[in-house]
Amino acid sequence: MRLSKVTFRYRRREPLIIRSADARLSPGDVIELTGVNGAGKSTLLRLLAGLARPTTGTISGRPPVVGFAPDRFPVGQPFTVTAYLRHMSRVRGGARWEPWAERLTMGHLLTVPLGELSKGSAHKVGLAQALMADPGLLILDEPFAGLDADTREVLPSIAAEVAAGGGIVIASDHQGGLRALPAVRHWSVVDGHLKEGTAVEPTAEVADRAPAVAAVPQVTVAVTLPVGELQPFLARMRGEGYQAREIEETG
Ligand SMILES: Nc1ncnc2c1ncn2[C@@H]1O[C@H](COP(=O)(O)OP(=O)(O)OP(=O)(O)O)[C@@H](O)[C@H]1O
Repeated sequence: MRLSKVTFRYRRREPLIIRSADARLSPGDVIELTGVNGAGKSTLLRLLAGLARPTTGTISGRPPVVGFAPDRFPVGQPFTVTAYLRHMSRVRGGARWEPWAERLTMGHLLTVPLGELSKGSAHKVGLAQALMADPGLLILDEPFAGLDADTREVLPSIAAEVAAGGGIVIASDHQGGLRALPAVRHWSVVDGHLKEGTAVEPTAEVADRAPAVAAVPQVTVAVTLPVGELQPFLARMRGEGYQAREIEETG
């Protein structure tokens, strides 16, 4: 996927919000997007998702299936959570939402009308609808905001799995929630310009949670599993902060 000389303004004669964005995204990329409030992160994510069109410039090579979890999930719809997810499943050609509801610990929310959800719970519904279609491009706008601890912990593994399956993941995030993942790219929007920085060091909080970097004795274990499960397994382990690599293929 490629962004070439992308600019964007909301209305004619208003200033450009995105003044220049050039970038390439490859399958398996995980990108953390930062910038001060109002810098244009959500705007850039909506452009990437195809929900807004560049004023000038082009975005090409977008994967056919896009999952977009907005920062504010629109709750003003007359559905319960289950009815909404079933509806989205039909729109997505019968995608399975139930495993995501379980993984995001949404069991207690299923009969609740969307309009009565708390902010964090509504956010989970937004994540479930973004994930259910097995997206080739997963876009998460402030995904950690308002989430409970269990879901915060599981989200990096989910992002790593999508990337290991060849998807692109991009998340605006001030909290460094994805920084424990290997090879996270870091983008920022500064004065309307998209800049790419080098990999960011894990924050102290993330480093504390990563067992592999703790100054304690380490142990290496062997795990044998079907070849086809290797990449998701490695991604899950790395997502949880462990060092994990393939040693040999047998049989
Ligand atoms: N629908 C809109 N119409 C006009 N201007 C808008 C619209 N949405 C956002 N803007 C403006 O575009 C600029 C960038 O907003 P955007 O929401 O993309 O920033 P952000 O970096 O995501 O901010 P935050 O960190 O606060 O979420 C802001 O000046 C905002 O006021």
